[in-house]
Amino acid sequence: MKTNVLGYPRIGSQRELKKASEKYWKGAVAFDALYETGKNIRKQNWLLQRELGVDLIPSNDFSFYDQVLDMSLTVGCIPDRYHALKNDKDQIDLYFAMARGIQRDGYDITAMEMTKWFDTNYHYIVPEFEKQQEFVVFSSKIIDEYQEALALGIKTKPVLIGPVTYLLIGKEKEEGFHRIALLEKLLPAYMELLERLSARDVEYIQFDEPCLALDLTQQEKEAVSHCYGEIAERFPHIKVILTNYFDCYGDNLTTVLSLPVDALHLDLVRCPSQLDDILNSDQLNKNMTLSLGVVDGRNVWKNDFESAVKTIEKAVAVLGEEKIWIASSCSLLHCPYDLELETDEKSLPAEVKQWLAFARQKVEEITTLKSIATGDNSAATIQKLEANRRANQIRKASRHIHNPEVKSRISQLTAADSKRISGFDMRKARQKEKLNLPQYPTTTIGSFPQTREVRSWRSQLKKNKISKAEYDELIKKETEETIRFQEDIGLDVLVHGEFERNDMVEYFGEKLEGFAFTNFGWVQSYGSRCVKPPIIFGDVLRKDPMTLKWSAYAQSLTTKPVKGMLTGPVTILQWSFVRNDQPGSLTCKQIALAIRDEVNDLEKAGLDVIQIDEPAIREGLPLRKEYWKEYLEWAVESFRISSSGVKDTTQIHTHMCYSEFNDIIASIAELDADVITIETSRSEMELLDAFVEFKYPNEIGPGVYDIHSPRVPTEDEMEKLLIKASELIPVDNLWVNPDCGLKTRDWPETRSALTNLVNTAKKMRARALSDGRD
Ligand SMILES: Nc1nc2c(c(=O)[nH]1)N[C@@H](CNc1ccc(C(=O)N[C@@H](CCC(=O)N[C@@H](CCC(=O)N[C@@H](CCC(=O)O)C(=O)O)C(=O)O)C(=O)O)cc1)CN2
Ligand code: MET
Ligand SMILES: [Zn+2]
Repeated sequence: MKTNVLGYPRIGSQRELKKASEKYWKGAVAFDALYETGKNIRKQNWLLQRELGVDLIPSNDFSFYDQVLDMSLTVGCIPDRYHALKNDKDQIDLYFAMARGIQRDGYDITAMEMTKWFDTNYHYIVPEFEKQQEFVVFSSKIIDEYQEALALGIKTKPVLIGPVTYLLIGKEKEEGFHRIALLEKLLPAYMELLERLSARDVEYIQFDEPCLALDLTQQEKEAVSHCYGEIAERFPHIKVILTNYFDCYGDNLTTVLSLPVDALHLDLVRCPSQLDDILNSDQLNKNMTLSLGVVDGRNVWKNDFESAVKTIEKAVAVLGEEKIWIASSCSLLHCPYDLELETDEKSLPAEVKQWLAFARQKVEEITTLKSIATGDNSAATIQKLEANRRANQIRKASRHIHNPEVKSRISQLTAADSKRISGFDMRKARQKEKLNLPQYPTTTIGSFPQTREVRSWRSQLKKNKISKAEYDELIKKETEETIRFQEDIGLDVLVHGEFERNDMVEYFGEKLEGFAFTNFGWVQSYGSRCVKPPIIFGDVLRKDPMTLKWSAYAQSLTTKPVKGMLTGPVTILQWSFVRNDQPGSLTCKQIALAIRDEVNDLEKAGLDVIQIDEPAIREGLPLRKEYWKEYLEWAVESFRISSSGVKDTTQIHTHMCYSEFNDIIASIAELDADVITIETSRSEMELLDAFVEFKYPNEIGPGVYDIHSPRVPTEDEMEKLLIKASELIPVDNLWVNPDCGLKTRDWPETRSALTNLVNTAKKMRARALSDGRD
């Protein structure tokens, strides 16, 4: 029996990689310094896993930005616009130009697109394919890192994204072909890599094919069979581990069970039922090893040893100990580093802490499970089993998890609670009268620059270097300046700027009962950007208003409407670590009630416009279609519970970004928000198509400026986008706004970009007048 880790976090336990990367991008340090930081993180990760007793330790799970981008460099899939950078000696400026765009040394090249990795809050860089795409081994990262570990005396298991998943998660950049047709050209590059690894005596290679958690076409299934058939034939000595995670193999099971691979990995957290299906299948090849992903890589709860051991024993009974591995359900990338760093009782009470396991603890769980399952009767192992049983029992019986007040409110919910008083047409008329906005009204999505300064105030407050009163004064001043700035440039609906928030989800978690947080529980979201997802351990209750003070303050400064700013229930759920002892749908409704109370309080305080952000609604969509309907029903209902307690005259906005809307447009319409703002500029309004086709009835603000780039968009660029939008959407329904919040931007570019944005709206108004189509 072996222990198997699919991947380890790589940002560094103190976010060393984030800090080093950002210094390198600013030009403050040379690549050597960044390189050393990366090398140290790899070394620490490998040594730790060896020390804890992991048999299959991953390599190439490290990345300076993103593992999908690494794969693009590995197989030389580099869009033409970056070719001038190909001679760069470390390939690092090329790499970061693809990830982030480049605007210096005479270059002005946009970044590649970024999107969500399956149903996670991790974003990857989308591979771009041309019809005549060629692939050659361009980066030797996989080999280098394998060698680097060997030098430390560790023979690792290199991890690669499998060829079929790599193609399927990319995008065709021209018409007239399907990317899966590129497999024949891609395979030789993989073969070349395997050749080089085989020359270095590699024993195991892990191919990640999470596309196997999706509904695949016959052609795609055949591609999988073909690919692993070829690999087995060319490299009979290499032991191939095929991994899938985040859901069942489902009807791809017949395909994978007939593959000539050595080991098959199962995510038994997301899909426990597949083990029986496999063990009972006539197709099961008894030479195939099963890697049982019983330790949850997507959540922070302690494993339940008793139940995991039962699962393991069942598999051992069929295949024997030799053919069973104990594993994490997926890469531990989605978990924080180390629970032992958390020593602050106020954030994470000891009672809750004893229920948790982060990446390091999960690795210990994997090795302990092996000890238990292989009959180790040592005192240490028995004690670990006992401690685990006790912690889980205490959790089940804890009084802090259940709140009768919350449960009773949930039970009293009726259909009327998720319905606005009047239909959209009536509301629109009343809101028009009340708000009196011009055509092409302008607004922003909420946050303004979270500068180093603003963040340092929060950090000083935490360290008691400034008082709460001093902190509040500083935030007040920043808010006031931001209101004045918005007035000066002539925006129509203002925002308070979100300066008081560390993060749009963590902030709400800190204010709600039933949540705990961490101080070092960082998880990578994209590139150097990280989040600290809060932990929902019990029934959710809003004791006091959460945002009222800052919104009301901002509104008191101006006669223009200020938009109250809240994160929606689905997004709070999706971007937190959620309890696993009740369905997500129920937790979501509890959060919805808390947000509803906040919405109602904002209305009472005189805010006529309130935004409830739901950027994660699309990300939460189950990977398999059969579960979509159920999810969409409770997600829509939760949003509506939070938004329906207000008068007709109160305008409810929502916002979504990084989302494809085609599959869920009907549900988006059912949210019945008066206004939705979406990210559309990078795809040049392509995302609007779903709304146009559906004849989306309510108001809509398609983003006209890409906030993920420091580039300032010109008025001409934005005007072109708006003209396009005005040809697709009734002009009376159109808003003008950026793609998303401005928190990652700096002030100088924000000022110029928003000034250009307002000027563009003015031009559009003038144009409408002169066209006479008011
Ligand atoms: N949860 C979540 N998911 C999301 C988004 C989002 O906003 N939130 N946006 C989309 C894109 N993802 C993003 C994720 C993170 C960030 C981001 O900016 N993260 C910040 C951290 C935000 C934060 O928690 N800030 C804290 C802690 C800041 C910090 O680093 N403090 C320093 C000290 C600072 C100083 O003294 O100068 C430290 O702890 O070392 C605060 O402001 O209080 C970062 O990585 O830099 C942006 C986008 C999708 N998913
Ligand atoms: N109101 C939030 C902001 O402006 C919405 C962000 S969506 C990721 O930052
Ligand atoms: Zn957004």
